[in-house]
Amino acid sequence: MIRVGVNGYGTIGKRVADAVAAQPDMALVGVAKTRPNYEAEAALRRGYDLHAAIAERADAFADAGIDLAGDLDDLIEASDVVVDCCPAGIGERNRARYAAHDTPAILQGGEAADVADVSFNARANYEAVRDSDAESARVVSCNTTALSRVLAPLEEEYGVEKARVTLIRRGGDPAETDRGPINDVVPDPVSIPSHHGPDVNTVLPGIAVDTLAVKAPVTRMHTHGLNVTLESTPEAGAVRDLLEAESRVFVIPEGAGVDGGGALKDYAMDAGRPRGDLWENCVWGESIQLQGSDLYLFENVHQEADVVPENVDAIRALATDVPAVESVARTDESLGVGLESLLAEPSTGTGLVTADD
Ligand SMILES: NC(=O)C1=CN([C@@H]2O[C@H](COP(=O)(O)OP(=O)(O)OC[C@H]3O[C@@H](n4cnc5c(N)ncnc54)[C@H](O)[C@@H]3O)[C@@H](O)[C@H]2O)C=CC1
Ligand SMILES: O=C(OP(=O)(O)O)[C@H](O)COP(=O)(O)O
Repeated sequence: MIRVGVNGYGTIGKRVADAVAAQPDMALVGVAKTRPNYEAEAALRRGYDLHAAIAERADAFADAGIDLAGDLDDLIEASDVVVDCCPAGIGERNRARYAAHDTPAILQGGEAADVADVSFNARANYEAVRDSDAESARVVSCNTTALSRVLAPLEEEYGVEKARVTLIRRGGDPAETDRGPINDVVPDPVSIPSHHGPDVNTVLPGIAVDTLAVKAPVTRMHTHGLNVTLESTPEAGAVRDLLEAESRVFVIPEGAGVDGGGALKDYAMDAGRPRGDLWENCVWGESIQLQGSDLYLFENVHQEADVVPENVDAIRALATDVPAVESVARTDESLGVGLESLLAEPSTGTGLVTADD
């Protein structure tokens, strides 16, 4: 059993904790939180041990009637791997603390690439990370994760001459009431490239990719428009088959009547997904088109969820000799990632309703 601690229990941390707890070869030691809010209560209801992320604030938990299992150092010491899910920038500050305990650490994509020994995406470089001496790994950001999942198979199958991607980024997560924009679409950053292209190259070094990004007043999902010049000229159907064979890419069926992120999230909830999470890239099937060797497609990315299976695989890559294919299959099966669960008859409700119904 790999003993795993999670430091930072927000959007990503709570999902990573649940995913770790679902693995047959992992045990969740506990989670570290800064304050005793509703998320702390939810962690306790799930049976997770709580640790004070900031020792001086331990009294606040006692005042709220919450028993702590220890502080952050206790959590790090008891863990074989710590997953840092703190806000961007805090992971960098925590790095020395994990090293002081000799505990390998996973950090998140809000950190700069040099925060960790290596960057990680299961589809792009699992085995390179596993076979390295890395003591820390950064799971690349949600948008970068999604791009890597599509570009890696395209590169392997056809060769990528050049990818050009426009990212329409969600303004904030649904619970982030202080984020925006509220009534605009804002280049973010206004200069090119956005961090995503260079970040793809931290896990797929050979790929030529330019990215530009805007922020939009939505909270549910990001949207990508991809234009990839391939080194050969496949049929659109072959590209679709290639993407459908990827367990972490969901090609949305034409008949589903899914026209955007709102419907996609509704779809996920109808499918019985926890928190309505979509761990997969969601590619519109009819958007996959070829003009000569230029491939076009639209996809949506659930920013709260797509990095979660990647964090689980990153733990195995740092702590075990398990091959990539086995880790990904184990993660996917334990979480229910993939088409089977998205098209399954849900335990309640009437199943997939097509546009023709
Ligand atoms: N939310 C998203 O869409 C995605 C976020 N990421 C990255 O994941 C990381 C975490 O992001 P989120 O989960 O969205 O942030 P979040 O703000 O939802 O959660 C962070 C949690 O850490 C807690 N925290 C703050 N300071 C702390 C400290 N010193 N020690 C322990 N906990 C502390 C916060 O109270 C909060 O509960 C960031 O690097 C972010 O860029 C990556 C992919 C997607
Ligand atoms: O990893 C993410 O986005 P990114 O891939 O655009 O950096 C998450 O959506 C966090 O983005 P944020 O920095 O806008 O909170």
